[in-house]
Amino acid sequence: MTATRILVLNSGSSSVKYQLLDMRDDARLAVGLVERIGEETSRLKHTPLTEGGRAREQNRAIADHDEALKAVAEELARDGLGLDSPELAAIGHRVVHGGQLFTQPTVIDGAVLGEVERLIPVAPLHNPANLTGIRTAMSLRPDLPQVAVFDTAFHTTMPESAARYAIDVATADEHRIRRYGFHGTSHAYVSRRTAELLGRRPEEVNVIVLHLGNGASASAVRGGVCVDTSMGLTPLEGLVMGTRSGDVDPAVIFHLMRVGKMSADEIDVLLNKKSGLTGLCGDNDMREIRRRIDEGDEAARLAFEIYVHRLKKYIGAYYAVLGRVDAVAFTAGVGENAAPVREAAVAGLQELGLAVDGELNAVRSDEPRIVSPEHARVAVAVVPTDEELEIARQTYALVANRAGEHHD
Ligand SMILES: Nc1ncnc2c1ncn2[C@@H]1O[C@H](COP(=O)(O)OP(=O)(O)O)[C@@H](O)[C@H]1O
Ligand SMILES: CC(=O)OP(=O)(O)O
Ligand SMILES: [Mg+2]
Repeated sequence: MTATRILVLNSGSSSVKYQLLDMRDDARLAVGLVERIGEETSRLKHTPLTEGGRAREQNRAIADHDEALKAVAEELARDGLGLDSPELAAIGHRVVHGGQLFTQPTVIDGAVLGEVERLIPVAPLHNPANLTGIRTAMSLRPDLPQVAVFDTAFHTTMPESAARYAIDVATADEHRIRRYGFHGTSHAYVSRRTAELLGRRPEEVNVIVLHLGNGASASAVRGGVCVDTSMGLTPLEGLVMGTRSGDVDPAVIFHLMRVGKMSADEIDVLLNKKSGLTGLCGDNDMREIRRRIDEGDEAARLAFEIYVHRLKKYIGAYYAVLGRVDAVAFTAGVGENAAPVREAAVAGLQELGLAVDGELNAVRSDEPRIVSPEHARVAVAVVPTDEELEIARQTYALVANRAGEHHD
């Protein structure tokens, strides 16, 4: 029997999302989520998609990512989809920070683990969780290839003019300070999918991708190649996010240290966890913010306006970087679902050929779709992202290739 299944693990700071896929037809066999890891109120939701399968939930304290992954393995086993299955070809892991070294999906060995560990200071919310996921998966199936698919990989094509900060070169090089960019798997998938939606080849199309989830980032993609992106050394720069500030004057940090007497760690927590939409109005969920705006809540309205203003600035910036734009693609939780965000982000940009059609924009759907008026110069598109499918494809391509080489 040839092994054709891939388990994908996307370990976030306090959650694990996972999918088991059969790569013969990209069919999902099971999907699930463990959230609020480390809290008393953790929740595991597991949904087998095989015939007769029923969704199951566990509500109990799950202390860490190791315990979470073991619980996931048990749930999969209950459906006859356990990690011991000979049909499992590999496990694909989302790894958020891969530095400059990793431009491709990579089979994980000791050296790869060492490098991902070395990068923890520049991805403190993400890389430790990714590492625990990998180590636990390795302990459960030591014989199986474990593949890392890096958020940073798609952005390694950026020119130096976009990737370098204008700070002293020797200092920057010593500390490897540069723009790395994140959410690359999503930016790659969505830019390609947008070209398909336009009925054109990725090489012919320039796209601005707006990935608006809890973390949020924009990218400028020219002919399938990333030329700029809004996240930087860490996933803190750029757009306003759920709990992250995005761009601030760097002097805010010295000011808080000197005048506010805050420590570096306190400021780190402030900008990463207590800022963004949460910092502005107390809620990080765009649904809740829209509800509060409808009730006349002033703080929620201002938070929304700050969020959209930043977004619009990046659309303008990347329009200028690309020179010609064929599509602006909205994706991830907010981008796919929040019609008011899409409408407000392109409001007043008719001169740039950008507008949404009110009726098309209001439609709810899981399908990729164009929401700009017919004959608009630039297509405004909603393109649901699928990081898990993309990770599974890259993982499977790599192990299938290796298997081929070993047999020759
Ligand atoms: N129906 C909706 N309307 C508006 N916003 C939504 C809706 N559904 C989800 N969101 C937003 O999407 C966010 C989650 O996005 P997602 O891409 O799943 O994030 P992540 O993968 O970073 O956890 C939520 O915090 C919420 O703000
Ligand atoms: C890199 C990043 O911000 O990821 P997420 O949106 O999953 O937090
Ligand atoms: Mg996400």
